[in-house]
Amino acid sequence: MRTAYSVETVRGAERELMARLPEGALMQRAAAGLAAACAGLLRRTRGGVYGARVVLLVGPGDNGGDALYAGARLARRGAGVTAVPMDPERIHPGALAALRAAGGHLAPSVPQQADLVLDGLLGIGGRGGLRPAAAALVERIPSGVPVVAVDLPSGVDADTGEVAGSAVTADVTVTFGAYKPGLLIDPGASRAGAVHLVDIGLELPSPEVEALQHADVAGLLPEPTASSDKYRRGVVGIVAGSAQYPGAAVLAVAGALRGGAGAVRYVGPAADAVLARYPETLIGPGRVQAWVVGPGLGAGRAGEVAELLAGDAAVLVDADGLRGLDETALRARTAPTLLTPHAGEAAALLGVSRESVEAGRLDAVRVLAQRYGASVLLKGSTTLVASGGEAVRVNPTGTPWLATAGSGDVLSGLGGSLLAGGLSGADAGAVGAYLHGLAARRVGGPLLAHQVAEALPAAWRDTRHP
Ligand SMILES: NC(=O)C1=CN([C@@H]2O[C@H](COP(=O)(O)OP(=O)(O)OC[C@H]3O[C@@H](n4cnc5c(N)ncnc54)[C@H](OP(=O)(O)O)[C@@H]3O)[C@@H](O)[C@H]2O)[C@@H](O)CC1
Ligand SMILES: Nc1ncnc2c1ncn2[C@@H]1O[C@H](COP(=O)(O)OP(=O)(O)O)[C@@H](O)[C@H]1O
Ligand SMILES: [K+]
Repeated sequence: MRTAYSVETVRGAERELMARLPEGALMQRAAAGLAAACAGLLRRTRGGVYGARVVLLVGPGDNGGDALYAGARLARRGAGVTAVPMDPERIHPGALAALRAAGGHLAPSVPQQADLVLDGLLGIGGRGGLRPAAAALVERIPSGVPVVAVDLPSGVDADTGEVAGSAVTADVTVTFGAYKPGLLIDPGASRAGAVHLVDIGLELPSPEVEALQHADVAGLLPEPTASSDKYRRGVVGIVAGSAQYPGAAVLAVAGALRGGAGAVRYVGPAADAVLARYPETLIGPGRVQAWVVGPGLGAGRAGEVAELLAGDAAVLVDADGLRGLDETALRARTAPTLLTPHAGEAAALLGVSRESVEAGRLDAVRVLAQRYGASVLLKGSTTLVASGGEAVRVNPTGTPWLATAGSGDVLSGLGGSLLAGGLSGADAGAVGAYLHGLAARRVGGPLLAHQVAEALPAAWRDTRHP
């Protein structure tokens, strides 16, 4: 499991550790890790540190201090280091002295000839959009030069991944002590590049955000045992498709057949299309452990959704099923409930714009989970799963090629199948999104939704091989 912590939590752990260490020790640990990562990058890009032209963008706080101390270490190894301050009046004095003593110097503007740029403008102390002095330096970062962000790319909100205005786009982010949520959640995540964690010895409590890895997923997948039969493995029922959208039913069934349930039952007007493609499907109402309701349902079928939600089987609600959800009925449920909106559907549920959901994904998914008393999977460029007061799960797999009609239908069938196999709403959502994203990466792009379903068994097996 990869875990991420809010600024408040990191600061708390930092205070505790600082009280036990000599002054400045933590910053030295951070700078040493940062300098080592930069040296590794310079070895790869130009064969070594000696003679490299390194530019430091230096903010007024400790983030700038880290950059300056790392710059001093690189200067001692023969790099030519130039520091450009955001505000010459506010610059970490000890770190500046260290850089100067190592042979580095200050400059008023960003040199355009460089082998490496360090973004030490803002770290976890950054608030709101970059102020003009910071934005002006970011604009002057020469193109084509590798950028290493110190702790996080300046302009990215550490707690949420939100970006207000401009922000640094890094090739590598060297982060200290713990991952921050903003490094894992878009739009911040796509600004961070490859994230490298430097252990500075922080002792951390439970995380605010976490990302599953192969071993976590393998441990949650419902595998059959010698005593299994098809009913004990769980039956998943699919209520999807309409005369207008029969394909959604086929794709949801395609996902469900690969999610580990012992049987898939289909209820709805697209039975012929489903059977033609998947003769394994049971047709018509019957007992199930989990329902999937919504893909391609069309309008006017809220009654079917309400009926399933009134029952005691687990329910995954997607797409058209999400229209006009009854908050009270959902909160009264005792079996797992998983809602799987994309940003547009989440916006409709929250009564806000799609853009605001996309800009503030973490907040949106938390509010929805709380409001409906359900697990909520918010789809998109970083899929998030929230459930009660638990850590929000951020999905680390996937590809933008998934932005294609029908891929969400496959995910809903898969998630329902995992619910039928006994997973909780949060686990079914997180494991479903993980496998779905892994399968899509296997297919590559451009991909078709049904190919994602077909690649699911291979993705399932991949999780066993780290
Ligand atoms: N935590 C740890 O364990 C460790 C932390 N370490 C390091 O310390 C970093 C945190 O340092 P920090 O607290 O000094 O804050 P930092 O990010 O440098 O920024 C604050 C300054 O920026 C300014 N400013 C704010 N917003 C702005 C904006 N939008 N646009 C422009 N300016 C803005 C703000 O100005 P003010 O609001 O005060 O006017 C203030 O002067 C952390 O990320 C890591 O690198 C490691 O060394 C050791 C272990
Ligand atoms: N930019 C993106 N990057 C990665 N994944 C994406 C992106 N956009 C959409 N997806 C994924 O593609 C799927 C689309 O689902 P959805 O919007 O419900 O489509 P449909 O209703 O056509 O099936 C979801 O799994 C979502 O997370
Ligand atoms: K930074």
